[in-house]
Amino acid sequence: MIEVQGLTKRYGDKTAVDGISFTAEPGVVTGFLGPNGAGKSTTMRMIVGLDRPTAGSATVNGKRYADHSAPLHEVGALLDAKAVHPGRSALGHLLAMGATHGIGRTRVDEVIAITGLESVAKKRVRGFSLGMGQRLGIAAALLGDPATLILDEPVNGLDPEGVIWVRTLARQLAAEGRTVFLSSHLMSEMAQTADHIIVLGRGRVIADSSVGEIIALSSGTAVRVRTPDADRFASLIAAPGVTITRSESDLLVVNGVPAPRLGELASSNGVILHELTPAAGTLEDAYLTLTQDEVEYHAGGPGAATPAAATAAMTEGATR
Ligand SMILES: Nc1ncnc2c1ncn2[C@@H]1O[C@H](COP(=O)(O)OP(=O)(O)OP(=O)(O)O)[C@@H](O)[C@H]1O
Repeated sequence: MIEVQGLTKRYGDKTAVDGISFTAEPGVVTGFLGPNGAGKSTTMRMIVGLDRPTAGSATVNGKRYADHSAPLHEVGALLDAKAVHPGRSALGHLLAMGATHGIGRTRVDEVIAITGLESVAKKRVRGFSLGMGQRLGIAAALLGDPATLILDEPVNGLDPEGVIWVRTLARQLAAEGRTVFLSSHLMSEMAQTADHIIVLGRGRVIADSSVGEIIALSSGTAVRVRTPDADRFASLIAAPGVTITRSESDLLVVNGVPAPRLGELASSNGVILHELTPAAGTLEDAYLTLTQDEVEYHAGGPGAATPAAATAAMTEGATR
């Protein structure tokens, strides 16, 4: 279990993490999402004692990381896959790490097998691809058979097979009762891997809910209406607080009027409907909606994170 209370990190004038509190529970995959610069890595670094909090606390299994006498058995972390001496082999790196905790060759061979590194175990890390480096980082995190795993962007650099492998491993580790806390930029990946999601924006927690709740809260109000009478229906329902996006001549995406009310309005005005669907948003839509004001580095132009872009994405997703 990871417990974070009022955690804050300032670098000079810059507040990277701003008084956040959350819990990552055992038996659950907790996803940690946020735009670039939101403070995810800084938070993870503070949890494992690599950065000192300006205020607040972070504990793993009830104690600060530094207070654990055998931390590798409590928490395994992959924070920077490149933080390995390039002249060492994967085997040498894992043996050296294991030696700090009395972990021997048998366990090292096990984690090499779990992560599929057998064929390159004796090669120098210098020649590793990003994906092989990620696998080695995960092997190191698993070495002490810890109850808690912290993985920063674990699928970064992995091919599709590797992505599925990380997803399956994360789910399996949680099913064994471990706490699995992982960050990712890939919303679709999180939707398939995580049970619970914490969204960070500019150093603050902006959502802390199950995947389903996040989608429902952020994007559950849009309704797709397909009608040959789109012009007339749009003018009938236009009102303050109602937004109507029209992406095809006969398709309206309506926010601000529930689907039953739209059906009643169509019926009482003799408008023929070919479709009336409350649009189930995707996690991607929800994330864009949640973080639209929290992005530190905005991409300009079409597709920037705006509510319109989120609605457009939903419309597009639903028509495909
Ligand atoms: N050592 C540092 N000195 C000064 N500012 C820092 C330092 N480390 C991080 N920051 C700043 O703190 C903020 C949070 O950074 P952090 O790396 O934690 O974000 P992140 O959510 O992990 O982003 P990314 O997904 O891009 O890695 C950023 O604005 C970053 O520039």
